[in-house]
Amino acid sequence: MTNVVEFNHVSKSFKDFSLKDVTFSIKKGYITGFIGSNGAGKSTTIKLLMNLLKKDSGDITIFGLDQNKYNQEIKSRIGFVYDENCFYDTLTIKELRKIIAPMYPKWNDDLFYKYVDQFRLPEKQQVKSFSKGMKMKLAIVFAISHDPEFIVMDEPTSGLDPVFRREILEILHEIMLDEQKTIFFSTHITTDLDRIADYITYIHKGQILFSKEREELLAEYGIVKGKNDLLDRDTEKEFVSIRKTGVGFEALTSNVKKTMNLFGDEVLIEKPSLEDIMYYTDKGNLSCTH
Ligand SMILES: Nc1ncnc2c1ncn2[C@@H]1O[C@H](COP(=O)(O)OP(=O)(O)OP(=O)(O)O)[C@@H](O)[C@H]1O
Repeated sequence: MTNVVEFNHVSKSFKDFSLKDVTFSIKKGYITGFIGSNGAGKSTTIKLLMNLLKKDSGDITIFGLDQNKYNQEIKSRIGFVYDENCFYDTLTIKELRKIIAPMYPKWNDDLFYKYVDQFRLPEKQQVKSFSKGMKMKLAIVFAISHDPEFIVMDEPTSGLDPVFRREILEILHEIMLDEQKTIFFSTHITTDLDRIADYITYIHKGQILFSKEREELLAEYGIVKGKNDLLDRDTEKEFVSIRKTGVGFEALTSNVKKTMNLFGDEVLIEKPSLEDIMYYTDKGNLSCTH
């Protein structure tokens, strides 16, 4: 399987935060969701990927090309949407198109007007009158109308209502019908990922905890419920983290098979949601594994 992106031992330090030895890849032809709590390092990773920020060490290759040597070529093959997208908002869509389209050799007007239509965006209205959701749709339309092979988005669905979010996910799904395309996007809305993500990359305090196929992840992890007297110093180590209540405990295991062997019928094991995995992993203090 080809990788569109490879991060190899990438580090970046700010005064109060570091991305540490970040190693992961993004598979061609799939949607990868990038999750992690506030301040975990998602935007920083995306800025490094887009070469908007200089790494301290490590390598990043995109389309198999060195990020610095082939910066221009790489950028022309990526559609990028980020949360601070700013347009000259006194302009209309038509006027913006006149400025943006010539920047891309592979600009596709048919595609552009198809998406403008599909998202029901008014062409003759100043962008400053658009709602937040309409502005995000417009950013996506501009990012995908030069037919990029790889689409990178920093929280494209944040702050949008379920109807807007669903429409955006549908467009992403439609784009993925072309098996040569790849999408990487960060989000806090794990239910969006339940809908469309093939792979999940999880960052926690500047470290990648895992980058895995979603199905594989959901098969390996489990929510375990049992009586508190099953817990002692040794058995507690088996869990990512544990929540104890008056009636028993609920915990996350990252190895369902091992937990079943250990506790047998004494516990109940349920399928976790991505949100469960995020919640318990953030709560616990897992060491870094790739
Ligand atoms: N230019 C910078 N200078 C100093 N610190 C920075 C800079 N950019 C980011 N940081 C810090 O790095 C940490 C990670 O920020 P980042 O924006 O990557 O997190 P995030 O996972 O995208 O968070 P959120 O989900 O809240 O958007 C934060 O503590 C932030 O304050």
